[in-house]
Amino acid sequence: MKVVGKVAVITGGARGFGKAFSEALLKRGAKVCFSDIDVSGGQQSQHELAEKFGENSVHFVKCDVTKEEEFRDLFRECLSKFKKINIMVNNAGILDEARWEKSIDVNMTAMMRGTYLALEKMNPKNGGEGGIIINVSSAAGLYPAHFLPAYVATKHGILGFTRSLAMDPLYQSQGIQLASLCPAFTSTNMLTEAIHGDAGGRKTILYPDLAKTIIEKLGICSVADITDAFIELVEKENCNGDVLMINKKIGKQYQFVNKTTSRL
Ligand SMILES: NC(=O)C1=CN([C@@H]2O[C@H](COP(=O)(O)OP(=O)(O)OC[C@H]3O[C@@H](n4cnc5c(N)ncnc54)[C@H](O)[C@@H]3O)[C@@H](O)[C@H]2O)C=CC1
Ligand SMILES: CC/C=C\C[C@H](O)[C@H](O)/C=C/C=C/C=C\C=C\C(=O)C/C=C\CCC(=O)O
Repeated sequence: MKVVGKVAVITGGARGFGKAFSEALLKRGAKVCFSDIDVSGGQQSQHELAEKFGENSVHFVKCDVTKEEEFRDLFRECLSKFKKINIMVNNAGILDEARWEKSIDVNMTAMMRGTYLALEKMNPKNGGEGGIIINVSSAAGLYPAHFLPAYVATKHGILGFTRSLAMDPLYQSQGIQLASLCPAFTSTNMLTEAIHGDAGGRKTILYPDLAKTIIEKLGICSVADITDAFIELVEKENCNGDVLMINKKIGKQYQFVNKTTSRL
C-alpha cells in the first residue's frame, strides 16, 4: 500500500514499537491516530510527533484496549478527526506471566476486538476503502519458550487468528489484507523489565537467568530493525496472510511461505 495520504490507528503507541511505527508512518505522509492506556506517555509522544509532523497529522487518544467502549471510541474519534481508516495496527501488549489472564485480555481478546472493529470500518459497504490490518505477534508466536508460557500462548493465538481471517474470501473481496509481525527480542521497556523486573522490582517472566542466556545467544534487535520490517509489510503490494519474523541473527524471514501446504 502507498502510505502517503492514508490514515492509521495504532494501539500501545505511547512508547516502544507503537511510537516508532507511528513516527515511520507519519514520515511517509500518513495521518496517525495512536492510543495508549498511559496518558502522560501518550501526551508526551503526541507533543513530540506534532512538533515534527504538525498538529493536524497526529492525534493521541487514551484507550485501554481491554475496555470495549474505549476501543469503540478510539475508532469514532479517528473517523471524526481524519474521516477514514486505512491501516490498523494491534500493537498493545503486555508480558506478565504472573497475570496470565490479563495477558490473554490484552494480547489476545483486545487484538481480536481491534481486528473486528477495523474490519467493520474498512468494509466498503460501511463507507470504508479496504485496508491493511497488522497484528503484532512475536517470535514467541512461532517458538515455544518455557520462561514465558502464557505470553507464548497469546502470541501463537494472534498468528492463528490473523492467518485464518486472511484466508477469508469475504475480506479479500473487500480489499482488506491481514498480516502478522513477529519480532524476536528487541530493546524496549518490555525486554528490560523481563530481564531486570518491572518498576516495582517484580519478575514478569519465569527463569530470568535462563532467558538472559538465550537472549545473549540470539542477540537483540533494535526498534529500527523492527520498524523497517513493519514498513516493508505495509508498503508491499500484497501482504495478505504474511507472517514476518525478525531476529538479530537471520534478519527478516517470511514464515509459512509455502501457503498451499499450510492452508486447508
Ligand atoms: N520488545 C520485544 O522484544 C518484543 C515485543 N513484541 C510485542 O510488541 C508489542 C509492543 O511491545 P513493546 O513496544 O516492546 O513494549 P512496551 O512495553 O514498550 O510498549 C507497550 C505499550 O502498550 C501499552 N499498553 C499496555 N497495556 C495496554 C492496554 N491495556 N491498553 C492500551 N495500551 C496498553 C503500554 O502502556 C505501552 O505503551 C507488544 O505486543 C509486544 O508483545 C513482540 C516481539 C518482541
Ligand atoms: C525474556 C523475553 C522478554 C521479552 C521479549 C519479547 O516479549 C518477545 O516478544 C519475546 C520473544 C521470544 C522469543 C522466543 C524465541 C525466539 C526464537 C528465534 O528468534 C528463532 C531462532 C532461531 C531460528 C532458527 C532458524 O530458523 O534457523
